[in-house]
Amino acid sequence: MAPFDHEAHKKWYKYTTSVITSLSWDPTTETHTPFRATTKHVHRTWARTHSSTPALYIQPETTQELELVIHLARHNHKRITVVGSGHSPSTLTCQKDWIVNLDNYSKVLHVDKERLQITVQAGIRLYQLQNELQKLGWSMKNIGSIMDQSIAGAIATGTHGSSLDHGLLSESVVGLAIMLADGRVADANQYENGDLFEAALVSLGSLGIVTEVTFQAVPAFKLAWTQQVLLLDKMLSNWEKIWTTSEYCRVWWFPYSERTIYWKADRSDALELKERPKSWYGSWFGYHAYQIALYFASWFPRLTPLVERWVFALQYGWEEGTTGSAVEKSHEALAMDCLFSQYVNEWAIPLYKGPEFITRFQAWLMHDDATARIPFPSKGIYVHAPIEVRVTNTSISRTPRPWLDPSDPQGPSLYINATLYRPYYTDFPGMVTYYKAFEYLMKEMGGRPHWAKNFISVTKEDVWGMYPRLGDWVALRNSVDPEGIFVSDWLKELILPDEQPIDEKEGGYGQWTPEEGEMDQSRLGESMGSFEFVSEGKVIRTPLSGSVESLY
Ligand SMILES: Cc1cc2nc3c(=O)[nH]c(=O)nc-3n(C[C@H](O)[C@H](O)[C@H](O)COP(=O)(O)OP(=O)(O)OC[C@H]3O[C@@H](n4cnc5c(N)ncnc54)[C@H](O)[C@@H]3O)c2cc1C
Ligand SMILES: O=C1O[C@H](CO)C(O)=C1O
Repeated sequence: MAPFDHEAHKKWYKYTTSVITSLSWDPTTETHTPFRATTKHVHRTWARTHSSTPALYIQPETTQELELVIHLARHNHKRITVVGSGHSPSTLTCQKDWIVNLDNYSKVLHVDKERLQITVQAGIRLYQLQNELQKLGWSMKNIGSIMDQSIAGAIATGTHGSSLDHGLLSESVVGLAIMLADGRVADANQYENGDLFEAALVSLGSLGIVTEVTFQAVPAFKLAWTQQVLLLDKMLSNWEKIWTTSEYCRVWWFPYSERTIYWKADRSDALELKERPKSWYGSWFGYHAYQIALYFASWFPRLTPLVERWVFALQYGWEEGTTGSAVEKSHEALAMDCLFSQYVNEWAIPLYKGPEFITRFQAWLMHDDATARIPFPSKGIYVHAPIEVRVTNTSISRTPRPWLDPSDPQGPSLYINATLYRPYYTDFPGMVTYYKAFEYLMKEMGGRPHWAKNFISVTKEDVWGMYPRLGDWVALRNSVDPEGIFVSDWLKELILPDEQPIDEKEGGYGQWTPEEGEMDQSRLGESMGSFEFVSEGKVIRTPLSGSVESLY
């Protein structure tokens, strides 16, 4: 084996990360495969709702590097969680072993101009993907509220937008490449490894590392949108019309103002672009004024309805009618300002159940427990922020349906998202009761929670009752990852059967004793007891199990 050349390796380091020494030697190319890891990373969700300090944070840049990560994890008994942009506000991406991030694995690999399809490395963020599509005169047909997510992360949790003409974002995914726990890359699409494809469309990060995504684009289009102040009662009495008038539509429900904002958009390529009106809380002053007001309200919750009505009037005006319009490129029109750190608890129910849900939950928020019929007293509970009301329709999907798709397979779905801001990262009082009441009613209506979000009273038993194909999904997951490399605590707590034999051992997921011939010596080198890598000028030794130690 060639001696380790520190100087040469330093050249590989980006973000002062590192390269593994002996285990990375690749005799076919006679080079070391870089292992870009650091021991100092603190992983935080975008909203700073959860954090974890992984033993290693790894940012591979090539497929070989990814393969090395998986081999090393397997031989070191480490679990892997891949994180995209960390926009899931739950503990879904938290991991004490190894966190892998694909921000530097985000290239465009192939463009099929005839089919309008693009194949990209899976770490690409949606805004980067959109930039690439724009160069080709293409676009994504649907997005959610933001474009910061990685494509793989958005797919993995069932991210959706708001349109009855479209399903989840993953509806546009034509094919995936997934690196499985043995380092093998499997192609999965409608025709090849179909089961893996349907399972991986909502993978929750636990089937393997999605490395490539082939995405169906559409020709770029403009959207003309309007938004109007609509009384809550009127919104409910026009329920069907609200969701069927325009291709894209969404409602923000402001309980204390007893008003909603009804936003709708249609394609309008013939129109000139027209800028959106200024938003009050989009200004520096409005942003901070709202946040400070919410901060005070977190100390004196009774002030919340007042704050909410004040902000509503400044942001939208109080009178019914149109309060803004614009003509924008599709992705600019659909994206919105999500303001502050927040908890979000979002569920899907059949669309026709929406009016009953909204009527009863509005009553609960107004402290009318008799109408609400929710067994959690609402006394003293004041919440804020819009409750987002959106739609999707996966029942007419032209592409395979993800096995863990939370929306209704029988007809159109309504997504209701109870957002609770955290002014200056402070938790708002009453959240637990608010969310318990919300989830009680959601369960009564046959709802299923959005996988990425902050649901709090859902048990494993509930989840198994919600998904008829969960057994198939778990069986497939276990068959492609029998050692549980991609099993996170989140998955164990919420999904995996208690009796599943995942060996818990300090410092590793199982006790491993190398057997004769088990290790590929030519690939993994001679260092069986530990491996070393350089980080920020220090040589670090990571034992096969146990914590990372600094040598010098
Ligand atoms: C401000 C804001 C707005 C949002 N708006 C919407 C919205 O409009 N609609 C909606 O439905 N949701 C919305 N979300 C939720 C968001 O779309 C999801 O949480 C999404 O999963 C985040 O993508 P990410 O890249 O940050 O993934 P992460 O949160 O980092 O990860 C999510 C999951 O993907 C897995 N994963 C990531 N990359 C890979 C990979 N390469 N291979 C395998 N698994 C992988 C992770 O392990 C994890 O299980 C919003 C969230 C925020 C904070
Ligand atoms: O999770 C989400 O956050 C925003 C609301 O602020 C949104 O639309 C989600 O979905």
